[in-house]
Amino acid sequence: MKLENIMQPVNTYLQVHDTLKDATEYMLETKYNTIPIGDEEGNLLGIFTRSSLYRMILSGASLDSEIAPYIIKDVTITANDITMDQLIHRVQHSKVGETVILDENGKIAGLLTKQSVTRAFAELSNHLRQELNELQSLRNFNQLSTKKDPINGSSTSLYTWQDIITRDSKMEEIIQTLKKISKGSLPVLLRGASGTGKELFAHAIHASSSRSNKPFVTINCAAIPEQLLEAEFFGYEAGAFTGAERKGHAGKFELAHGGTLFLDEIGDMPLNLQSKLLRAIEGKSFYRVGGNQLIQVDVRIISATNAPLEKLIKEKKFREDLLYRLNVMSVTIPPLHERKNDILLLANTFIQQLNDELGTSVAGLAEEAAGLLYAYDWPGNIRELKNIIQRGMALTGQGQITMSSLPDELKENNMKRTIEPSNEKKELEEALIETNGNKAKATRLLGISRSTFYEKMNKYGII
Ligand SMILES: Nc1ncnc2c1ncn2[C@@H]1O[C@H](COP(=O)(O)OP(=O)(O)OP(=O)(O)O)[C@@H](O)[C@H]1O
Repeated sequence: MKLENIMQPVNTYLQVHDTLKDATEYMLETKYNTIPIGDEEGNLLGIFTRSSLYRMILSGASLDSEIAPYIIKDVTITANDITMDQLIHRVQHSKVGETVILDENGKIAGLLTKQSVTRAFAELSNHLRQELNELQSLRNFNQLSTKKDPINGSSTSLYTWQDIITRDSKMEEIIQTLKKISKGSLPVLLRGASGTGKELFAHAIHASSSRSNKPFVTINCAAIPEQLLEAEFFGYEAGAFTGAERKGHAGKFELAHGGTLFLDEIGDMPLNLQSKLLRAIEGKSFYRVGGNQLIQVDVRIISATNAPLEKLIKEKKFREDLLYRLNVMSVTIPPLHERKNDILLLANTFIQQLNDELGTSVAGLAEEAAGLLYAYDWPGNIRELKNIIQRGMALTGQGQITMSSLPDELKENNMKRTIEPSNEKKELEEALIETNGNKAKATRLLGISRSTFYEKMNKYGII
């Protein structure tokens, strides 16, 4: 197992003069707990961790304050030739849970997260299980299996439909539709804002398909530099370009053979690669970079984007014929502010799930805190909600999360809160469902006065 296959590649990092705002955006976007800090040439100068972020926020630092004083300079770096035992030890004992990996030139290359190591082990056990199965069938039937899946370097799905928490009717409809088509091999395009759960859906579709015991391989088209993307997709032959491995390398398409290839952030794919991808999908075959042997594959494509593809097509940045290939089945996952009844359900589920991981014993949300979460617009969707709950839990430790453990932007948002007239009826009804019909609680949840609440109930004839 190679380190570069396990680590999460990092192509942006922060610099010492960056601010608390930059760090918050980085963490919300990447989901990592650690930000590498580098100089202009990409040499590692230190790290900035999620707990430093919380410390800055608690000390009342403004969003424009520089992160420099909170950078941890004494960081250990995992060398590229680490053994598996050393790797397990390093990840288990790392205080922040993530380790920076440098490339052979000593520049920041990626992060090793606990999640990526767990994934790699799941993949390894999948591989071993497959080998065992093959040995078993050899013994039973005394005949060689003629087809062997190239699962080295591929992964397996980590989530199923059960992991998707919702009680929103539109979400339930989407899940039912996707469950029906997940069995076959139709391509699926998942659309929706960042953090709405597109990746979770992709995993669940694969896990409930007939390909579930075959690889689930992800490519994030936005995270890989353009010049490396083609080799990442299609692999390369020995000596295809400077620095290429002597033996050549299989690409993600090949690794996903028999299974599913998940193309995340498809809107960021460069045009010339879009044409090659289209050809590979249509012909179910491709050539490695620098290769002349046609490689046949059977791969289901699931893609995801929050980009306005139709607009990109008009601007000639996305191929229309590729969109038709990808969106045979297309769903848009609604943002969290359109499914308000999921907010507290998700928040409480995260609290239960995260207590173990964080070593806390948080019992739930105090009523005013729940009101704040409910009223907020959640531009970062479920990812942002999960981060805020995590932060609130870390600050609370035990008992209920109160307003004081929630970030200021939620409170500021609440002060400005007025209900949009077009949403009024829906919001009233949803708040009543959320509170099991308790009008006093619903009033507090909506953050409006009692008289306004009753006035609006009358207006819409809600009893
Ligand atoms: N319905 C849900 N139930 C439980 N967890 C969820 C749900 N939706 C999203 N999450 C969690 O929220 C986080 C963000 O989800 P995910 O990465 O799937 O979003 P995304 O739409 O793919 O985001 P991006 O477009 O930024 O890649 C993940 O931790 C995921 O597990």
